[in-house]
Amino acid sequence: MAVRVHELARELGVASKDILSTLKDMGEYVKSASSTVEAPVVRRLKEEHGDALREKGAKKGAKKGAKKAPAAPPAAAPAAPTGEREPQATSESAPAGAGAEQSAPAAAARPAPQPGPKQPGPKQPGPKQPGPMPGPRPGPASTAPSAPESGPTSGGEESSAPAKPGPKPGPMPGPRGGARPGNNPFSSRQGMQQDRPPRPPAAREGGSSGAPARPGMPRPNPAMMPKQSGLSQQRPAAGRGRPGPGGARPGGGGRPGGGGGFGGGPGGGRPGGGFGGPGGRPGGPGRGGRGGTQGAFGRAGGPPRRGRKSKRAKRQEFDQMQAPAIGGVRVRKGNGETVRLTRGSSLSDFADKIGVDAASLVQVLFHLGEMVTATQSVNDETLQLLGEELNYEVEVISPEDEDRELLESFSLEFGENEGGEDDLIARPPVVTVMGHVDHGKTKLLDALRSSNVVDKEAGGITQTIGAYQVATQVEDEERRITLIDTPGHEAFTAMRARGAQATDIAILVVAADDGVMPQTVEALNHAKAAGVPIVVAVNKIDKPDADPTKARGQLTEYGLVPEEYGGDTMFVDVSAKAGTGMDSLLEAVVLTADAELDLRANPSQNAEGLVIEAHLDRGRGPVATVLVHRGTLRVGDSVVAGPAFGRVRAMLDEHGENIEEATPSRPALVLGLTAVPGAGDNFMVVADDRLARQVAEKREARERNALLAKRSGRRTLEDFMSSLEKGETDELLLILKGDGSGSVEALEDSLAQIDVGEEVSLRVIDRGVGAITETDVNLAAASNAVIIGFNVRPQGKATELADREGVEVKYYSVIYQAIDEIEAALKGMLKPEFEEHQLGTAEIREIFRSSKIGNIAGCMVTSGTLRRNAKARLLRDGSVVADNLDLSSLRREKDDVSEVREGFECGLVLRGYSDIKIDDVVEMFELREKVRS
Ligand SMILES: Nc1nc2c(ncn2[C@@H]2O[C@H](COP(=O)(O)OP(=O)(O)OP(=O)(O)O)[C@@H](O)[C@H]2O)c(=O)[nH]1
Repeated sequence: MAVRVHELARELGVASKDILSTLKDMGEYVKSASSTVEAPVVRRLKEEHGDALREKGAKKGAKKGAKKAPAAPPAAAPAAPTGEREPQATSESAPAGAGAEQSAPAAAARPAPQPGPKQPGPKQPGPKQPGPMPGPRPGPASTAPSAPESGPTSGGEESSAPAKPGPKPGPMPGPRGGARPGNNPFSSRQGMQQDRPPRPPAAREGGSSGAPARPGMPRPNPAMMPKQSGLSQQRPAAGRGRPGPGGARPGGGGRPGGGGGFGGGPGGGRPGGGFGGPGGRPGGPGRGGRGGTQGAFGRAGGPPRRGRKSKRAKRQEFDQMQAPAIGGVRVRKGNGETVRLTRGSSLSDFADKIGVDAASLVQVLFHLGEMVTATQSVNDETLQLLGEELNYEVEVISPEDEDRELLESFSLEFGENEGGEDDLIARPPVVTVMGHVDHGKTKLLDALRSSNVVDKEAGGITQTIGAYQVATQVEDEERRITLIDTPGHEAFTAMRARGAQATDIAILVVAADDGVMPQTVEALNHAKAAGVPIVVAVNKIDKPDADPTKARGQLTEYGLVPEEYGGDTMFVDVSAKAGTGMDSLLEAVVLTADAELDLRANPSQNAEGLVIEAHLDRGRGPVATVLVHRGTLRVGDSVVAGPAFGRVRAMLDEHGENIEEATPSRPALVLGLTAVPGAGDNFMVVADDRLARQVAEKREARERNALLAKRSGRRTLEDFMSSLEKGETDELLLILKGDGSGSVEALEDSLAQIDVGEEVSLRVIDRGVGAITETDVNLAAASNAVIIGFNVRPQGKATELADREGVEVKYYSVIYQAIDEIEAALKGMLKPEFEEHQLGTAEIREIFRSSKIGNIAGCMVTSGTLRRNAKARLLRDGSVVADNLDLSSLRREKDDVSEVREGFECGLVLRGYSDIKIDDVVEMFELREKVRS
């Protein structure tokens, strides 16, 4: 059975570090005192180094004892010395319980150095621990008063002393014996513990009193203990101890008690204290120490453990005491209070609002049949459901509502036409082209642009501003249509996600040769979800294998029934390549708009609308393409667009010409903003620049707060530390910079969809439009993030700074490439998984003994290849006798070689392992990293 290093150390009477270094010398890789050591290794260690270690332990003990001897009497020396071992003591102490006492005698009898035998004792006692204190010791109750006091005080003070006795076998038994007979069981017990520097006794006592360990612990602890073990062990001890200490405390409070204790059980007490040090450290001293310490600080006797809890933890504990259980989870219910949550909130956000632990909400939801993580955004229904279950009225506030409230605070309104019916005039429909990849969306937009007669006369469309208008004749009337120049449903969806709907009608492109494909369906669903009517463009009808009928049939299955089949969806056959069918398509759009939508707006009010694209232009500063929804935008207007504001300095249309005003559905490139707004942000004209600034500042503050809340809410420092400790999570932080807000959003959206499991995650800590600046690099350096530049370059000295700071900046111009690489990087962050790969085996035919380099195995390679740098294991009669060995030498004849192949003889030496026999088999293997799929 495997044992832990510290157990082994205790058994051999040495410090864990001695065991660790011996194991290291033996070529075993063991990390810490709490690591386990396999049985064969233990056997080997004992066989090969057991005596030496015991001797060492004995010497050390003696030295310590000698050193401490003088200090012992003063009793003041306290915890310090003990500290070292306390960790172990505590851990072991827990189990020790009653066993300690039993073992004590035995221990005493034996020479101190070999506490080993007792180990078993402590472990077995474990179960008894709880009992031992109150139960076994009849005396406790009565003795308690005095005992505790003496215990604590003396313990604390004497803790150092104990160490001395410990090492010296002689004294221990002797005094102890005397002590025991002493007075009451309690004191005798102490005596034992003290005798027994070895943990067992102490442990037990510690266990019973628990407190003792604590006192000592807190101080010495931090520095010397392996946190975890220390803490965890302490706690249990403390818990148990409580009952005892409680009683003791009173006494403890009376420090004098301690004195009394001393006096009372001079011999016993003292020694006890002394033990406390060594053996006592585990239990005895701890306890005593604790009591003493508390007394010293005048703390009433609350369980020490409490002190470690944060207020929040205590509060939660209290709350949960009165919390009803839902599916076994205790969560405090509300009284029908209203909880306002922003759309897309996580359980963590909800938990913060109602002051409970997010993890319990996760569990409640789990019992309600939904599995989500604490930080994942959940939909409105889930938030409502959870609210109902916990008796809260959940009010989900959409970002639009939030913004509306913000505007209301300035007496502004967005989204409504002013005036009555008479003030409204028809406006052109705004159209987005969607469809499966390669079905011709871009080509179609090009074709529509160039087929437009009106624009041709005006010199054609020369600028890509994100949208353009075309005109067509419908029933002898010129009708205009606004086309959003970003094909695909990603941009459309990204905008919708921000609560913005720029599109009135969707043109769904389906290639006649390909028919309905996955993204056709996706696009169709997005449009339907947004309540946007669809016109189907059956494209590529010029192709020989085009089958427009098939596309119609397929789409019918998705609820798009062609008019000619009695449905209400218009299908138009087109060839974007040949430019045919464009007019029909535009006509179909106009007719659909007329039939299904009421597209009217008041042109005479202050303009408002949406930003559909924005970027930072070198010469012109922030430029934003806006789509006017209602009102008329004019040069000189004060506008606020998302968190940006300014005064319209100039406006350009898609022909690159200056325009003075933009009417409803008119896209216009606006210059004069102070910052780059985001795609999907709304814009509106306000009375003056000051108001514009105020609104923008409020929005910016709100966004910042939301971001901060998200950042901090997602993960507490504690969570972070603990997951780091466990090596559980890794996060790739990114800063995205792009040439336009649309591309940055599209990139961020796509990145959000990368999923390589829970082990690693990705977080965009900042995003923006424009060149990569020194500020970006500084932020990346401070947060250890990687900068992704999409169609942008560094500005000024950003590259130099990045080099200097070691910040990685990656440039991309193709979105998929960026995503692929980032995904690969994330996969790279996953901890490598290794699998064993067998290299070869060899039989030991002869053994040459060398005093210098150990036993050399003369081998014959019977299969595969032996490699000098690979790992080896030794098999005897089919069983592994030693594993994970290294070769310290591999030779053919007299030459050192790096490998030897099957059928050849060789000589090898296993590092740190000489127990080889003829006919043993050496098997060599290497660990190879598994490729993740
Ligand atoms: N024969 C023929 N080829 C076309 C037609 N329309 C587009 N194509 C071709 O189809 C290919 C894809 O066209 P795109 O316009 O890039 O398609 P897309 O849907 O925008 O593709 P993504 O931007 O990758 O989603 C190009 O090679 C076009 O030349 C058409 O009407 N007839």
